[in-house]
Amino acid sequence: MFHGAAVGALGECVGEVVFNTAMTGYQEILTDPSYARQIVTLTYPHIGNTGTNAEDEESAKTFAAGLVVRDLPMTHSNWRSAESLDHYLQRHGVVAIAEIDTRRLTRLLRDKGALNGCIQAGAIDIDKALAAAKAFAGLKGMDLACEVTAREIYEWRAGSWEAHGGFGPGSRDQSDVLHVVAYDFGVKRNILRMLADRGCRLTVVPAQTPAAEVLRLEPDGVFLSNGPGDPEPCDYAIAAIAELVERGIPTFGICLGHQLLGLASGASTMKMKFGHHGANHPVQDLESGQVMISSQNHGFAVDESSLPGHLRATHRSLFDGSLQGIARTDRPAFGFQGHPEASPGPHDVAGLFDRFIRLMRA
Ligand SMILES: NC(=O)CC[C@H](N)C(=O)O
Repeated sequence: MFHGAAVGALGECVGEVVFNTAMTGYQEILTDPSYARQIVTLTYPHIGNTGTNAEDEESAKTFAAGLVVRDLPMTHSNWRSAESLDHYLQRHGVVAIAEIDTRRLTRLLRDKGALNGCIQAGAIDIDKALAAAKAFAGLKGMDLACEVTAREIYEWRAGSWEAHGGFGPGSRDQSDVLHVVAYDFGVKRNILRMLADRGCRLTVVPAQTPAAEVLRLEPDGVFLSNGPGDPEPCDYAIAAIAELVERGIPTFGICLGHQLLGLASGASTMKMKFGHHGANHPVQDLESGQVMISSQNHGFAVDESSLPGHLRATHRSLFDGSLQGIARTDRPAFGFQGHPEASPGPHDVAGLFDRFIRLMRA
């Protein structure tokens, strides 16, 4: 039991409690759909210093179930800031708590693994909070991609944000655009922006779109997005991906998309103890030996011992040796467990987007 100060909306939230070690990017974390049903505790002690703005959103709303921080500053300051973090949390209905010993909480999660939790703000009823936390079913077996996905197909053109000029126009050369159909399992906007920067015209489709419908859109490549929950119950996506990859369509998956590509290729996935959530994770490219610092956010992983002959391991985590990348040996398809689109960074792994472009051009 931890007691602190309510800083967000009043009420109650329940979910899997995870810790994230990133020093920046709290607004991107809150709006990352992959955090659905997760209460995020940030290990960096000062959260909220730079306020919030309308441009750093990774999706149309907040998805994290709750937020736990050590210290919310009394004042916020940044040339882009439009609103304080506590007002932002209140406006979005996110229950959040400050003045928590986040080091103690993080040690608990590291030793015991991700735990169910409940935050109450306002009316406190300890027995009710414990019962609510215990009643949470856990993420294993939970298909959340179909809950957070877009309901309708939409087009995406905008490129990355720059200090002078805001969001870029995406590809300038309209005669040479690549058409990417992006499966939205909970897609982060920066993925779409980084593909647009590289000359892609994107059609974003709902998670349950069958392969035949994607083929009718005549894509040069298919992108499989990040997303919340367990990949295993997403049988509709696994079937569609298996068919698209089989047909030889260049395919790139990030995080949940990487896990789904693994499942569609005959590998299996598993729940990790406390997963990886942060922006400082070293990952090694097994072919070149190069070590890159990456952003990570996952609680499930593709089991390396389950890889069939046509899947090869391409990247590994230098924190715990877990599998971080796969590629098909017989088809132009690959996946990465971390986040090459990381916003606000690091950008070491961004080259994977170029690899996808090269596969499509080839
Ligand atoms: N960021 C993601 O796509 C997360 C993937 C999956 N929900 C996991 O926890 O492993």
